[in-house]
Parts: sequence; C-alpha cells; structure tokens
Amino acid sequence: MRAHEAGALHGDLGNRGPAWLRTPEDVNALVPQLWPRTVTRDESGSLRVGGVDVADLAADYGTPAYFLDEEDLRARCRDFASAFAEADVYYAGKSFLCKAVVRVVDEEGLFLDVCSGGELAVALAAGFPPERIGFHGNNKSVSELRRALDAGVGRIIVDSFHEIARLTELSRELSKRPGVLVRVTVGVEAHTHEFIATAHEDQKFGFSLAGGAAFAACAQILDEGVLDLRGLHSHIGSQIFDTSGFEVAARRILELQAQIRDARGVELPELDLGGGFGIAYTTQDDPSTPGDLAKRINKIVESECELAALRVPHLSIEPGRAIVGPSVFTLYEVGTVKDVDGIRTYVSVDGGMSDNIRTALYDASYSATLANRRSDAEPMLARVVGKHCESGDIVVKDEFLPSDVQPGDLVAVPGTGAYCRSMASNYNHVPRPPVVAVRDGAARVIVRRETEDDLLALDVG
Ligand SMILES: Cc1ncc(COP(=O)(O)O)c(C=O)c1O
Ligand SMILES: N[C@@H](CCCC[NH3+])C(=O)O
Repeated sequence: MRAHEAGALHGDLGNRGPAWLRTPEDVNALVPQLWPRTVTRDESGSLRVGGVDVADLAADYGTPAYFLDEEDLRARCRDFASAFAEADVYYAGKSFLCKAVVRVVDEEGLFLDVCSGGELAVALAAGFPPERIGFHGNNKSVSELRRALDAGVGRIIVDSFHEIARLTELSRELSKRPGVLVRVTVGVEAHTHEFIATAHEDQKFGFSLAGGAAFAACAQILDEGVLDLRGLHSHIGSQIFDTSGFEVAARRILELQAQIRDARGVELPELDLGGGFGIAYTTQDDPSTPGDLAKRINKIVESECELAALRVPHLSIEPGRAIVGPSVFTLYEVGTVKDVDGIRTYVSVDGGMSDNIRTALYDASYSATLANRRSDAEPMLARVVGKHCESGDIVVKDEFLPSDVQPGDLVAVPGTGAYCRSMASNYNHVPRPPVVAVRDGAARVIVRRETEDDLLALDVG
C-alpha cells in the first residue's frame, strides 16, 4: 500500500493534510509525472496543452471539460507497443472509449479490449478491425455474443460455464469457430482498492484455479471442439504498482498451462496477463515505465515456462488506465471558496462526482493546480469539491492551492483520462462534459458536451 492509501489525517480536524502530502516549495510548479507531456505553464502563468492556452480552451469549450493531449496519448500507445514488441497490446476501452480514440489506437497498431455490446458498437463504428478486438465480460448476453460472432471479433474471453454453453450453441448455429481465452481467477490479492481487485477467490470474474473450474472449463471446450481454445487469461486488478501480483499470477496460470498439457497433450499457444498498471495521481506516485513492466513480465513468463518445460506462449496485455489516464486533465471553473473555520478550505468547482466518481467510489486521491494564472500567495490546504447534492461530492480530497484562489479561476485536475468520462453520470441532471483533443496548436471536440435537450430527450411523457 502506498502512503496516501492509508488515508490517515494528522490530528483530528487540524487544517493539515494526510501524512504523504508535502507543502510545495512552489505552488505553481507542475510535477512532471502528473501531466500530459505537452502541458507547460507559460510566462503569463497560464497552462498550455498542445500549444493552446487553457483560458482560450475554457472560453471556446466551456467548463468543466476534459482535455486530451493527443500527442501524449499517441506516445503512450507507442511506448507500450514498442516495449511489448513481441506481444499484442490491447487498449482496454472501458477506461475511455469514443470513435476518435478508437482510431488513434488503430493507427498506433494496438489491439482493443471491449466488454459490452456498446463498446463493441463504438469500435465497429470507428472501423476498428474486428480481428484485433478482444471481447470481455462476465455476463455477455446471447445478442452480444451473436454480434461478436457476426462481426468476427478475434478473441472472446469466456468467463462462465453458461457462457461456454451459449457460445458453443451459437457457434454451431452460425458455423463459426471463434478463438477463445478462458479467464482464470488465480487467487491473487492484488495491492489495490478492494473494488478494483479482480483475482481473489471470492468474486464474480473468471473460473477459479484453486477450485478446479478453470481446468474443467478448458477440458470442456477441448472435448466439445467447437470453440478454438487459444489460451488462458488473467487480470488481477487495476491501479497496481507492485509487480509481485503479476508474478504470482503468471506462475499459477502457467502451472495450469502445464497441467492441461500433461492431461490433454495440448500446449495452449497464447497467454493474456491483463492490464492494471498503476499511474501517478499524486506527487507521491512513481509508476513503472512500459519498458520496465515489459522486462519484468517477460522475465517472469520465460523463467516460469523454463521451470515447467513449456514453450513461451504468445503474450498479450490489456492496459487501459496506463495509456489514457495521464493524457487527460479536467478543467473546472471555481464558483465559491469557503473557509470552514479551523478545519479546511472548500473550493467548489462547476463539476464534481458526475464527471469524476473515483474519489467518492474508491477514496481515490487526485492532484490539482490553479490553471489560469501564477500566484505568489502562500499555499493553502484545500479540498476541491463539486456542485452535487452530496457531502461526499469530492474531486480532490487534499491539495495545496494558492490562498488567493477565487471565483472565476480555473483549476485543472490531471490524470482523469481513465474511468472518469467513461463512468460519468447525469446526477442532478448535470450534462456530461465534452472531451476535447488538442494537438499542434489546434483543438477539436471528440465527444461533445451533453445539453439539457439531450437529458430531456429520454424523458417520455
Ligand atoms: C479484463 C480487464 N482487462 C483490462 C482492464 C484494464 O485495466 P487498467 O485500466 O487498470 O489497465 C480491466 C480493468 O480493470 C479488466 O477488467
Ligand atoms: N473503474 C476502476 C477500474 C476498474 C477497471 C475495470 N475492471 C477505476 O476507476 O479505477
């Protein structure tokens, strides 16, 4: 566990932050690992992204809005593709998906992981090659499976005996032989928030390794001979920094691979180790580079294969957050500043839990900076909150902002590319913000802002 996950505050109600939070020497400084690579603070003090001033972006597109640094996103896709050159890198679309991002992922040569009919629809609408799509989900419907078969998706990751039966029947009916991976629950307690850990035994995803269901699922698929069993799949959770979880997962899943070989005489040719690589949300996070991850993961797989006398399977991984998370920041306008005597200062912005649920849902930590100007005022410990009718509507729990922050200022929150727009809601009938891509001095809307008409369009009667 990293220091800030302990969530411990110094004292009871003292106006001091959690133990990990340091008073910055310069409250205007940008901490490089938190920001997309083209973000700078110019001489006037304003942030720029892709060569464009955020004050101009706010004027043109309004706030709140998500701004995506396209150069940064492309560079992250390329970093993963080149670090894992021998593997297939699936971008996990659940982290953020729209047609423009699908096209970037395609142009940069990645594969794509989707986990619902809706995500599949976006991928196909953007013209993504279906053979490079992996289809996930613990409860895919018959119509979703039929659509995947009709489209010819490359891999279906099967997650239950009911799904195997459904997919087998559909494949017979449609005379298809889809490539499938069996999702295995390897029994690893990943070091992350319990809601986003996915490989401990007591949960809904996958076939249990320890209980024998994973072996039985593979045996059934091999016996029936309708589905093309390509390999095993493991995903241990999300926002993971400690690679020992991947090590244990690889070891256990390769033991199963050896067991299948010994019992059935089949060496499955592929292995997918999922996603989950952590990113920096605060000054204290220091994530691994794709190069480091690739070295460690390849080494683990090679040594485990050697031990079990297995051929090294063709690897794939499924990063979502580590690709899109750091490429985006959310820009808000400050509406009110309230000093709650002796406790803390609340800075209310024009969005909140509807555009970023992660703080409320996972007790996630974020960072923030004053974006439209430089300030010489003393740093002040602030809590950035939204405009929703919940006291838990917190965007950034603890951050130092200049003490002269005032209504009309812009505040930027980095690291919001993953699981923010994709998990956004219309709570309190707040229209969801747009996503604007910025590159080489030009901005373009890739997901438009919702309007009140959009909200009313669903209201019948
Ligand atoms: C099966 C699977 N693959 C990939 C991912 C992507 O995870 P992350 O965005 O943490 O890389 C997830 C989400 O946790 C997932 O459930
Ligand atoms: N939504 C989670 C990650 C879950 C990933 C999907 N299995 C988050 O915001 O961290």
